[in-house]
Amino acid sequence: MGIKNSRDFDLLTLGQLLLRLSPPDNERLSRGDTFVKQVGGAELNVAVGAALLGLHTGVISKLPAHDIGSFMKGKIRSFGVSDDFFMYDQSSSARVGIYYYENGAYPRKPKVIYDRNNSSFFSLNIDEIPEEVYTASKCFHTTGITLALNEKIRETTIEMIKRFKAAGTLVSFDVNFRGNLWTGDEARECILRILPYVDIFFCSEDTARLTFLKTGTAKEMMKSFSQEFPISIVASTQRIVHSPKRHTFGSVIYDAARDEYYEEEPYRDIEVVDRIGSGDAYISGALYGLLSSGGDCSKAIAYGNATAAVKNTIPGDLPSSNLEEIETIIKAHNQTGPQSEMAR
Ligand SMILES: Nc1ncnc2c1ncn2[C@@H]1O[C@H](COP(=O)(O)OP(=O)(O)O)[C@@H](O)[C@H]1O
Ligand SMILES: O=C(O)C(=O)C[C@H](O)[C@H](O)COP(=O)(O)O
Repeated sequence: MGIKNSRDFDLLTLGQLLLRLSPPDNERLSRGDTFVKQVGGAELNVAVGAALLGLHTGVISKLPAHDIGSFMKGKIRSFGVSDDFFMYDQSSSARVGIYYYENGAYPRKPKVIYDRNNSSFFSLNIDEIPEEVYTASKCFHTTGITLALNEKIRETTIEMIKRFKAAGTLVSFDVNFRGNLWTGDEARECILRILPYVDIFFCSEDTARLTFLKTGTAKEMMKSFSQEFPISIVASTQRIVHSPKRHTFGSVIYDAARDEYYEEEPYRDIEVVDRIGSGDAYISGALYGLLSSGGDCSKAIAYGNATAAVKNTIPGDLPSSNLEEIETIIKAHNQTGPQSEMAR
């Protein structure tokens, strides 16, 4: 498969692909006999969402060369995401990362069990990544999940971020804090090392306080990141959980060059079917908005909020909305004033 020309990609993401195994029909992990097999992983979710909206995207990852790797590769290709930068683990012990997911139903909480350690992605080596990757895309995106996996992947990821930045690629980063992968102190120490290279930074209000020990209002905290580091755009999602199946979702984006905040009416009363991956869907929409408009944050907020809101209504990690669906939803959202929407 030929590697594409310089900057042929709009977006390349780096991360571990996960096989998601969930019992059907609200069955329990501890009881059911069958699993539904799906594909997920934060950085894949972003690449899929952006591809569905029309960007040319790919994932940099490492998979086993066996049939389960082929299943995942096939799924990814079916969404139009490129596997040009997949590495393959030929060893007889090659494994995919797995997560088991039990859907909750109030008052039973959803459950996640990870089985991802020592899978093929953990053997990813910087020397096996082709040099062309660093000039292949307009934008590179990864998350704190990748940095948290282990020391070796952390150093590989940091080196890759530096190489992308040095090659003139826009660097996008989502903290995506996971308490089962690392502590807040470890996360802060590591992420502060990469923020000098980050252009677009996704960090929730809670994470700004808990991990970065920021104080002040949400907007003050967002702005402070771009005062300390040369970050151009800081985006923060906001979710209100009214009940397990009814959420409100919105976001704020800070544009450092203009010293301006962008906001819109949040999506209220979302009928939540599966919230996993909605943060990633937000990023796919926000990056689509930015990359398709030359950096217009009002587009980022409109596409980000709409893509995330819809993802909440769909089972599985991956977004499934094309541009037409998202633009129809944005139009309807803009026509529905805050009063009438709240009164629904
Ligand atoms: N240092 C920390 N210690 C404990 N919990 C944290 C810390 N930082 C963030 N969190 C929590 O972790 C969860 C995930 O964080 P976040 O970075 O917003 O990822 P996501 O985009 O998946 O919501 C949030 O509930 C947040 O409040
Ligand atoms: O934890 C991981 O390693 C994963 O990749 C699992 C999930 O796919 C994403 O974390 C979803 O993240 P949200 O979009 O914030 O819901």
